[in-house]
Amino acid sequence: MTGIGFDLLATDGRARRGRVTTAHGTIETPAFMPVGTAATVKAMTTDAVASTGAEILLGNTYHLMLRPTAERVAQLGGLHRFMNWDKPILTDSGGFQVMSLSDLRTMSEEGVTFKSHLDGSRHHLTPERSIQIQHMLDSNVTMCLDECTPFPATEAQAESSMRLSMRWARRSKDAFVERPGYGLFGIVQGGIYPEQRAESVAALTDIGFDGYAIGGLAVGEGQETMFRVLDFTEPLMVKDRPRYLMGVGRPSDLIGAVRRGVDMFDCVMPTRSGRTGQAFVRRGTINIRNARHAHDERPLDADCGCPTCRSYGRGYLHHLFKADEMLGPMLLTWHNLHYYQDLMRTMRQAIADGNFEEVAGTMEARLTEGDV
Ligand SMILES: CC1(C)O[C@H]2[C@@H](O1)[C@@]1(COC(C)(C)O1)O[C@@H]2CNc1nc2cc3nc(N)[nH]c(=O)c3cc2[nH]1
Repeated sequence: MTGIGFDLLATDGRARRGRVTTAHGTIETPAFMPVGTAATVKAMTTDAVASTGAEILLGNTYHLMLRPTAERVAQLGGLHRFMNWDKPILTDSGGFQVMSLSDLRTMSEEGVTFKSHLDGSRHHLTPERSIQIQHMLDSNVTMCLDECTPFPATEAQAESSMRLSMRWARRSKDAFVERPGYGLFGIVQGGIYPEQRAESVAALTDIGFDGYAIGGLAVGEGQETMFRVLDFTEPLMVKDRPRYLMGVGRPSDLIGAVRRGVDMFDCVMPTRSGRTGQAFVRRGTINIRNARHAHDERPLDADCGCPTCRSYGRGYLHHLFKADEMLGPMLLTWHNLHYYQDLMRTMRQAIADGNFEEVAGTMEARLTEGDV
């Protein structure tokens, strides 16, 4: 097997059930990737993450190149050994994080120069350097260095930004070291413009990648616009390679994007909002800090089999957050990640059974019921 393997196992409408094969194991798709930005899924051990059913994690070039540096991670055995995760890892290439986290950055044809948000030190990231860093991290899925086109952007701005990303995609591919079980994904850009998105898909397909991400979304455009961009972009993408929608999303985003042919997702929502006391449940969301939960002995979600819901009531979780106890964020993160994996498991099964629309429609309706 050269690169990353992908088998399309079933389809139901545009929804796809597949399997990605890497040197560190397989990933059942549609799949959700917990975000492990600085070599940790915050508040979770890797055993706990694995217990939720997650089969692949996301790491970030930007954060790890700043601290502890890619050289240090490589010296300590690579990211799998370093963080004690022996399943697949996908790493983002750094461009998006530079634009969203660092200041004093300058873009050029060569790459991006920026100051670290940690200590103000200056750094330079090129397609070649980003690919090299991801290789040093021993990432199974490397992402091309791209520019995530800001939202909103005019069509001319989106075209210019996309074409820079396509030139960087070529340079990323030229710098990538092919290894069995390791792959490189291209990232489609083009803003909200059909012609720009089509040109980007064609350019990346012509270069040839192990998988294709859809970038430039989940940047504040809203769900309706995101789905519209998927509706005219996804049909242009090859069917025999994974599609990865970056930075998405809430449960309703995931259901709508699986319906539109997306295979892989990552998002900070279940972990980040878990730490602030927001739980995702089948009927919507719960803010556990709300006083109405103080005396409630019910679990977060009666239909959830996670360790949190099996053993703890809302009143206790409410107490933990009011007391600022670290167990609070740990238990809500664990629940949220378990719930997200349950959602993906349910969708995988529905596609295989050929009743995706019925199952998805029921889940979407329940999400709007609101918690009682
Ligand atoms: C900055 C931070 C932590 O990343 C999250 C989250 O905040 C936040 C901020 O507001 C919401 C929308 C709720 O999500 O946006 C991020 C999730 N959206 C997203 N992640 C992406 C990553 C990407 N990586 C690359 N290489 N290229 C892309 O085009 C790209 C697009 C992306 N869109």
